[in-house]
Formats: sequence, C-alpha cells, structure tokens
Amino acid sequence: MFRRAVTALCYTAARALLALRPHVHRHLPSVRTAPLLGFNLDSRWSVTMTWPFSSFQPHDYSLPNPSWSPEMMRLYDHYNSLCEQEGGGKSKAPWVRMPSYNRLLKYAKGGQCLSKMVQAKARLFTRNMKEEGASFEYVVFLNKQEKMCTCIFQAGHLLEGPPGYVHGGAIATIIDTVAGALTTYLGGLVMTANLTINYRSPIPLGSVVLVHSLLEKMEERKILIFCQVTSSDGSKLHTEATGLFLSISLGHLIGG
Ligand SMILES: CCCCCCCC(=O)SCCNC(=O)CCNC(=O)[C@H](O)C(C)(C)COP(=O)(O)OP(=O)(O)OC[C@H]1O[C@@H](n2cnc3c(N)ncnc32)[C@H](O)[C@@H]1OP(=O)(O)O
Repeated sequence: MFRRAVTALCYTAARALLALRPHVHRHLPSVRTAPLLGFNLDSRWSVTMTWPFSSFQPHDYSLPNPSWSPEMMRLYDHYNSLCEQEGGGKSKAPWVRMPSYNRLLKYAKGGQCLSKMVQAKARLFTRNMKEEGASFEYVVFLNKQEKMCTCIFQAGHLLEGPPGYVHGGAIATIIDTVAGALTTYLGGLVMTANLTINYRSPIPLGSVVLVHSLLEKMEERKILIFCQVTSSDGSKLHTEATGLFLSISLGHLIGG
C-alpha cells in the first residue's frame, strides 16, 4: 500500500518536473524511472509549459527586477524579442525563456509530499537570496533548434572571491546551472558527473556576462556540454568549461 502511494507520488512528481520545462512540444525520451517504479510513461507524451499545478502562481525569478542593470535589461530585451511570444500562436521562433522558481517540488501536485520525503526545507540555492541583485541574477534562454542555452548573468556583491571579482565557485555554479538546464531539456532528470573549468580572465563583480552552453554529444545516458562565459559584447572570454551529465532515474534522487 505504502509502496503504491509512493509510486503514485513519484509518478505525479516526474510529470510535474518534466512539465516545468518551457514550451516543450516534442517527443520526449521515456522516463527511466517508469519501469523502475512499476508504471509506464508514454514516450510520445507532449508537454506544454502552462503552470500545471494549483491556482497559486509562484514567483518567476527569471523576470526583470529593479536590480537589473541597463545592460542586463538590454540583453534581456534582445533575447526576449527572439522568443515565442505568449498568445502569439504557433511561432517558429527558436528561442524560449526558461522560467525559474525557488523550489521545484513544493508547488507541484503530489510533489509537496515528495518534497517532504526529499527534504522539506530544500531550496534552490541560486534563487534564495532575500536582497534582489545581491547574488545570482540570471535568465536562461533556450534555443531548441541549435540545442543550446544562453544565460544573461549579473553577478552581485555577495559573490566576491578575489577583491572586486567573482568567486570561481560562483562561476562554476552558474555554468552548472545553465548546462544543467540544457541537459534537463535534452535528457530529463540528470546529474552532473564531471565539470572541467578553465578560468581565462576574471569577471568584475557587478558586471553582466553571457553564459553559452551547447550540446557537444549525446550517447545513451551521457550528455556532453561545452560552455563559454564571455563579456556581454562577446569580445572577452572569461571562462571555458566542459560538462558531462548523466540521465538518472527518480529512484536515484530518492535513494533508490
Ligand atoms: C534547474 C537547476 C539545474 C541545476 C543543475 C545542477 C546539477 C548538479 O549540480 S547535480 C549535483 C552534482 N552531481 C552529483 O552530486 C552527482 C554525484 N554522482 C552520482 O550520483 C553518480 O556518480 C552519477 C549519477 C553521476 C553516475 O552514477 P551512475 O548512474 O551509477 O553511472 P555509472 O553506471 O557509474 O556510469 C555510467 C557511465 O558514465 C560514466 N561516468 C560516470 N561518472 C563519470 C565521471 N565522473 N566522469 C566520466 N565518466 C563518468 C561511466 O564510466 C559509465 O560509462 P560507460 O557506460 O561507458 O561504462
């Protein structure tokens, strides 16, 4: 009985997690979790990014706030103009803005229980700073055709490493986040197995940079991603990285 209840919860949460992906209308790979937990998800299942849960609409942190600099806003407007517009019918625009919330599970139908099982107080650490602009301000745009993501990232004053510059761990975090968003779109549930980073030039604190993430190779469960962090005009290379992500089962997350 308990097993069946957990299975049902996991099923709902898996659907909810996948539904978090924005404007995805494509044939999804079957979810590895399904056979493990004793049910089947239709591999031809099509997903639409309307908020699938309750009437409560959580705060979307990828939308502009007053801390965003004019350069951040300029780039946001640029990429936004390349996106499918809401209510604009079947646009052929290849870009979509990826919404971003401070928790993945709490607001999902059935996910609330799973969230308690995983960890009731869990929060996405890039999205839980009270002061706007103090740490990670970012928005990720996905190009479905090119299988790439571009993130506009403004690094706040709490991300200092060397005086006046962004901490290497914070740079790794944003790279992992952007590459993770791309691989989640491509492969469902994933985890970073390996991240190799070359820091080429420091990122001034408070500046706006672009984080580009591109699919290199996809082989069964393995997804290889190439990343570059550049200045906002693309003239300066700050960081280069490669990441290996592995598709995992939901069971892997809950200790199965
Ligand atoms: C929206 C927000 C997005 C945020 C994204 C953030 C993403 C993250 O940060 S995830 C957190 C950090 N990552 C982790 O904690 C992962 C910890 N590691 C693990 O859980 C496991 O090692 C995991 C899942 C990566 C792989 O384990 P498992 O599924 O058992 O794979 P395993 O069978 O060992 O290996 C599968 C294949 O991958 C290869 N592989 C596994 N790990 C590595 C590695 N580190 N380097 C190279 N190859 C590897 C294996 O060699 C094997 O290859 P082959 O099939 O050719 O023999």
